[in-house]
Amino acid sequence: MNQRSNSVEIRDLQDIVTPFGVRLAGIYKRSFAYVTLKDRLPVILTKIIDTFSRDKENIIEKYGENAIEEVKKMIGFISKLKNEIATNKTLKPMRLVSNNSNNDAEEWNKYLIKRTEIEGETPLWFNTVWLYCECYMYRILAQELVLMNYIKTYDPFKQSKQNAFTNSLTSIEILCSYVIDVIYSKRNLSIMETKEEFMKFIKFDLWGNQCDLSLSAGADVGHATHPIQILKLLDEDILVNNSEFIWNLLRKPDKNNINIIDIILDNAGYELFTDFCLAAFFIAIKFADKIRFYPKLYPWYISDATINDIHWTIEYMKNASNECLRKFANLIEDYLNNNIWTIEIEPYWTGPYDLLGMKEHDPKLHAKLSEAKLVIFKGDLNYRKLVDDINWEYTTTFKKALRGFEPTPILAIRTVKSDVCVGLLPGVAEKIFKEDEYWMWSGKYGLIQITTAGSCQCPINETC
Ligand SMILES: O=P(O)(O)OC[C@@]1(O)O[C@H](CO)[C@@H](O)[C@@H]1O
Ligand SMILES: [Mn+2]
Repeated sequence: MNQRSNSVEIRDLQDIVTPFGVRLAGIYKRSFAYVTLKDRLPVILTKIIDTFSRDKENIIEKYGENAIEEVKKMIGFISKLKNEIATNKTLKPMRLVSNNSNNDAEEWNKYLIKRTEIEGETPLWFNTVWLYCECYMYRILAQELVLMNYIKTYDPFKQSKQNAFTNSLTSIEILCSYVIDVIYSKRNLSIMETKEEFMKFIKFDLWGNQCDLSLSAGADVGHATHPIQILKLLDEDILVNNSEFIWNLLRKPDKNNINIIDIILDNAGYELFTDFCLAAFFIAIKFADKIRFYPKLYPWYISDATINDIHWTIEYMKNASNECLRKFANLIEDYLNNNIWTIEIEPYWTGPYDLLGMKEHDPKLHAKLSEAKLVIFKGDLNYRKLVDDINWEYTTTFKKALRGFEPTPILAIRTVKSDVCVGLLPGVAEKIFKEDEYWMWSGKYGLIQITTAGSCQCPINETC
């Protein structure tokens, strides 16, 4: 059944329906998927074109005169992509890298064929699964860049990510002096004081996720509030807080094995700084012997951290005027030099599959995550991949929504920025909808959700 509306031909496809529920897609015009495809992605693509145009001189300076032709090609490609999305055209296969490098474009093209079989026609931007096509947009952009000769390493989001850090400097300096004080605390913290700090560091990390350039559609972001004073005020916006379960899981380190915590990163900028704080705290209180950070392989969703963003952040801190930042940077470098912290490059996070597919499509990574005591997935996009972007009943347990993906206990630390949310007490979502129809798109509310909490659905403001 075809409905013509807003010049986008919407076809009702049944493949979006899964045995568990309906997956988010642009055909649902009241969904964030529709708003994103119709309004937000075109704005983001326009901003990328503007970046290339504005950055032309710097690009020529860095990559040479010949780079200008490639800038023009990229602008042409992005303009065409923008039009294809706006007019609901089919997704096009990616161009392949000539030497069979470990570039996963072929994997993406195979998946496009699989989706074509499932949907009975080549996927259309508004009709196919939102999770798939939104990731597709960032991946096909990265592929076009990778195929260039001169500007293949150019990151169109670099400046925005660096601004997201420098715009947050006041909050970062406040938080940094707090962290240094706790980590080098002259006071020997009692077990209860340590637990109290533990709960705080998890919350610092949660609210760091509100700083998100994709949500702002590329408009500059920064963390402007006092990170410590604001914490208590925000407690009522935490819809699930399983911190008690996380504390119980981590406070008994395994004496016979190395205690690893994996952090699947989200955004660079202020959020990455709060990840550093949480990770340093875990080491300081001996909840972990090793932290493995997983950045994205390509520039992703504007904000998402690449390895270059990690190195830039540490370098910035090392040269900062603020003594605490310098001290923290030295501690971080020490962790990295001694392999207490490692940076793990894994293509899976920018691949076509959701997390349930990992065991089949990347068994090595699945086995690697199984080594960890805990895997922390940061942010909304990772949450969507964990629950497969299915419009679950809000009271579905987190464990059930993972449908069997659990190489080890999984912790999601996420502010709610899309139409999927599980593990809530009955009535919570409905109550908030009455106050704010768009609460799921704002990033105002947060979840600290672990699979070891089983079916526990913690009331707001309390930890289970
Ligand atoms: O993963 P993050 O950075 O927390 O959020 C990513 C995001 O901003 O992009 C998508 C919409 O464009 C949504 O998943 C979410 O709103
Ligand atoms: Mn992100």
